[in-house]
Amino acid sequence: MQKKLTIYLKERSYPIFIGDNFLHKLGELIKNLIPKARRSFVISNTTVFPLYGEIVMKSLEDVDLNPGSGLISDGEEYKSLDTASNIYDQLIEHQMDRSSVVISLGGGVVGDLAGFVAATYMRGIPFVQVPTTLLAQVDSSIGGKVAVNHPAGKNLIGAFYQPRLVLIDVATLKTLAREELIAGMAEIIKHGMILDADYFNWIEENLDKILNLDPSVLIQLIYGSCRIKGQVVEADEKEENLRAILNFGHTVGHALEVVTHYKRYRHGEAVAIGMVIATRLAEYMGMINEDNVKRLVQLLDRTSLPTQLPPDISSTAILEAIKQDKKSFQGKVRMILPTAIGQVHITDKWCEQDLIEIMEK
Ligand SMILES: NC(=O)c1ccc[n+]([C@@H]2O[C@H](COP(=O)([O-])OP(=O)(O)OC[C@H]3O[C@@H](n4cnc5c(N)ncnc54)[C@H](O)[C@@H]3O)[C@@H](O)[C@H]2O)c1
Ligand SMILES: O=C(O)C(=O)C[C@@H](O)[C@H](O)[C@H](O)COP(=O)(O)O
Ligand SMILES: [Zn+2]
Repeated sequence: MQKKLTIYLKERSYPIFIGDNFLHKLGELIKNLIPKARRSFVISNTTVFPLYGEIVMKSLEDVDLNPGSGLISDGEEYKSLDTASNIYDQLIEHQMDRSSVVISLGGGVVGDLAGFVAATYMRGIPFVQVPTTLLAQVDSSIGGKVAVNHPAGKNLIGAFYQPRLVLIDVATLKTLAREELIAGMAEIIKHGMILDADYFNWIEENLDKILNLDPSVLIQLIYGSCRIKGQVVEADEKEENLRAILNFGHTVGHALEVVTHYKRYRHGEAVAIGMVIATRLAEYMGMINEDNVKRLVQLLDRTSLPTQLPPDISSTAILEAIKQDKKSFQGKVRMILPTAIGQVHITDKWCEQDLIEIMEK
């Protein structure tokens, strides 16, 4: 089974191909879409390239895309301006020009960084995403948010820059650590929570098959998430308003990543905790009923995702980090609070003391 989805953004529209075992088609798909491309450069990391680099490089060579490659070290701390600067040197060395293509092969860290490099090198050259973690396949490779981190906050330096093509091969998930697969589930559960109760039900019913990597269920799942995220991005590409709902769980989640220096929690794990805290805040404010809160916590529990802040994390440190958030405006931070499964409300009317109490419960 193979599925195709298009993200409609006028001249920035692009296809997403979702299938099983078709990485070797990458070169052909790029050549069809960008016929004038003559050179390419694969950005990957030291874990993913040894697994999938050969097949990707061969498929690019087969269509005369003259591929080069540059590997970054594995870890969120390498999503930085220093790493980007090192990759620019390699692009120049490989004589990449405006008709060349940058290809990201890896998880969200590689994708965000490679997208940032593609967006800024020569003021922007074509970019292709080949996401290899579940999180990247359902969320980070779609929608064009590209960025590097700054010591003061996550993704503080970045751009909106859409890929020209996304190739999602579920076979790559076979080599992914189980903890990483689980972390990806957090963004998927987020998609159900923010916009689609039927999708949330479907995840509840199919969780075992998903975690057992049933390929056709995975393709359905990834298609479902890409459709929800795509819908939001099509309506509000630059996050003027609606797109902020994709940040459900991220206000506390990003702050938690910052205060733990990106070392203790995977992004998805931090988002899982953030979703529970935002939902409990909504419950405290009388916006959502207890049954819905329980359903979210139960699904996260069944997925083995964390649902609580550990006691050694200072809630005031989290609050301080929240104030650095990009959603902060004139001292107020926008929160995404659920009102039911499949429905959220964007508001800056929430009380710091309530949040502190919920974090300390
Ligand atoms: N741009 C967006 O819209 C967006 C959305 C969500 C998350 N993000 C960002 O994405 C990042 C998190 O991404 P992630 O969860 O993919 O983490 P990651 O990129 O760090 O990948 C997780 C781990 O899996 C390894 N890996 C990747 N693919 C593999 C494979 N097929 N087999 C074996 N190992 C593999 C990686 O080397 C890494 O060790 C964060 O920086 C987050 O801020 C961005
Ligand atoms: O695509 C979006 O919009 C998102 O918010 C998706 C999030 O899952 C993702 O983590 C994103 O990078 C967060 O965006 P940021 O603008 O808060 O950095
Ligand atoms: Zn996220």
